[in-house]
This record gives sequence, structure tokens and C-alpha cells, in this order.
Amino acid sequence: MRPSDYRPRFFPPVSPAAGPLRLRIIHNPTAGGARWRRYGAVLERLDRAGARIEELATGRRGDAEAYAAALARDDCDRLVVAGGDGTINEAINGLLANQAGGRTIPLAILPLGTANVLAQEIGLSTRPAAVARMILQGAARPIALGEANGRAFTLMAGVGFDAHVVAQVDGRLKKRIGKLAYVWQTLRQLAVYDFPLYRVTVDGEVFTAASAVACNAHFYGGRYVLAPDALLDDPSLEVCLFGRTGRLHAVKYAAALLLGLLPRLPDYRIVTGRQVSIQGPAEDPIQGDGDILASLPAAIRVLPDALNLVFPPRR
Ligand SMILES: Nc1ncnc2c1ncn2[C@@H]1O[C@H](COP(=O)(O)OP(=O)(O)OP(=O)(O)O)[C@@H](O)[C@H]1O
Repeated sequence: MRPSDYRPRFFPPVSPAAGPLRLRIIHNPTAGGARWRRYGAVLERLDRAGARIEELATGRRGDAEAYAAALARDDCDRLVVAGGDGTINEAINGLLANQAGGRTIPLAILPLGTANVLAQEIGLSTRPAAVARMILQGAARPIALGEANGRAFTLMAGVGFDAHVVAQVDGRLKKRIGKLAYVWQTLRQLAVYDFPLYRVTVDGEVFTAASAVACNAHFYGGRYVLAPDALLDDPSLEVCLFGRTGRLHAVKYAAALLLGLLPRLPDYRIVTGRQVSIQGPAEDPIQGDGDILASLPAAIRVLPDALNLVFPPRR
């Protein structure tokens, strides 16, 4: 089953399993430039709490998706994805495509990535004690996912300037200097990008935009706010439209994002919808959750109640 064949369903609350908690961990050892110390500290806490842990390390892109797609319902009580937003993206696509019965296994994250936007979105600190506590005690509840051209995303999918930055970021540079690799690529794209316009249709209404980002979550690139009203459990997307094209406007939008002023700009608007289509230059990249998911033309929609996500316990 592809994510696009997905039908929403109700997830019953997870009752505590009898016996030790069984965790299957999918670990991307390259995420965030390899954060072994944080990973080890979380594992140690899980182990001390008596959890039964089975680790699957990824060897290359695509492994996390294949591991999640092959899980049977009884393989574990919780699937833990240890990596960044790209590895989580792979795992959710694997779960949605899962035909072995494991699709509703609650997914908990162990943030090891560069930006860890989903962790920020659910209010999870990257401290090992907080992460272990969430994996062991956090409650799971259904959230919506987005889907772009058959590929699911947790956070957002976008076209235009930011997608070109993501498409061109050098993976090795990102491992060495982290988020600065995006800053460097943004400067480079300001010099070389040709700023086309896109035709964006949201639930039948047509707009023209220089960039468009369909958000399922309100944070972007860290703790920057693109769509203040976007909520993971809302069965709709907040489509952010950057109205003006050209270098100066791109710099203005980037500065406004960093300063938290984006929603106040008159040429920036947010439209709520469930079905989005985007047309523009053929084969233009679509970025989703910080990786390139597909290319134009884009057909984007929301998948309500698509993932059973573990949230940090309330204090
Ligand atoms: N063993 C591996 N070797 C190389 N690449 C991998 C491996 N496992 C997963 N990947 C790919 O690495 C990419 C980056 O991983 P991920 O997004 O988890 O970390 P990150 O980029 O450091 O963090 P973030 O997305 O939070 O900024 C993903 O697209 C994933 O598919």
C-alpha cells in the first residue's frame, strides 16, 4: 500500500503492556553528524528502566523506511526512531506502507538530527532524561500527516526558494557545520536562483506565489514560526504563500522569519486547506521534512489520524 491509498482510522488508546516494555529502535548513526553520546545516554536510561531493546542501525538512505514497513504488530510495544527529521520521515512512510500489521505501532522519537523540528513541535527537549522519560511514559495519540505526490510528511512540504536550498545543501558540509550549511546554501541560491512563480490551488482557490509551503506543524527549520496556527492533530494544512518574487523579497522573507515577523508582512498569507496542487517549472523539487520528496507538479493533501505519535508526559 502506498501512503496515498491510506484511509483514516481510529487509534484506540494504548494500554500499558504486561511485562517489560519492548522497544524496537531504528537508529541513523549518521544523523546530526553522529551523536553517539546522546544516543548512549538515552539507551542507558531505557535499559536501566528495564525496557527490552532491539536496535536496527541504518546503513544507507531507505533502510529506515524498509525496517518500518516490515514491522509486525507484535514485534514491539513502541517503535523508536533515533535520528533527525529525515529519518523520521522515512519511518512514517514505512509505517504507512506497512502490510505486515505494524502500521499502528506507536512511534516515539529520539532526536539526534541537526534541526529536530518535530521534537520542538511536541515540546521535547533533547536532554537524555527527558527523551527516555517520554519513550517510557509518554502517551500516544493520533496525529495527521501531510502527503505530497504519494510521500508522507510530518512537518511540511514546500516548493520554491527553500526547496532549492534543501535540494542543493551539501550533505557532508551539513555533517561538519550543521545548520550553517543551510545559511551558506541560502546565500548561494540568492546568487543563482531564477525566482519563478508558482500556481498554487488550495481547495479550489487559485493563488500565485514565489514560494509555497504546506505546513502540518507550526515550527520550521528549528524554532522559527511559519504557520502560527498549524497543529499536528488538525486534519488540515496551513499553506504559506510568499507573494513577491526576486532577491530582495527573498532576503526580506528570510529576515522576517528569523525575527518572528513573517505573519505581519502584507505580501505573506496563510490559507487553510486539505487539498493543494502546485504547478511550476517541470521537475522543480518539492522538499518535505527537510529532504527532497518529489518534483513538480505537486498534489498535496492531509491524511487525518494517520500516525500514532508518542508525546512527552505532562509534568
Ligand atoms: N546510515 C545512513 N547513511 C547515510 N544516510 C542515511 C543513513 N540513514 C539514514 N540516512 C539518510 O540521512 C538523511 C539525513 O538524516 P536525518 O534527517 O535523520 O538527520 P539530519 O539531516 O542530521 O537531521 P535533521 O533532518 O533533523 O536536520 C535522511 O535523508 C536519511 O534518509
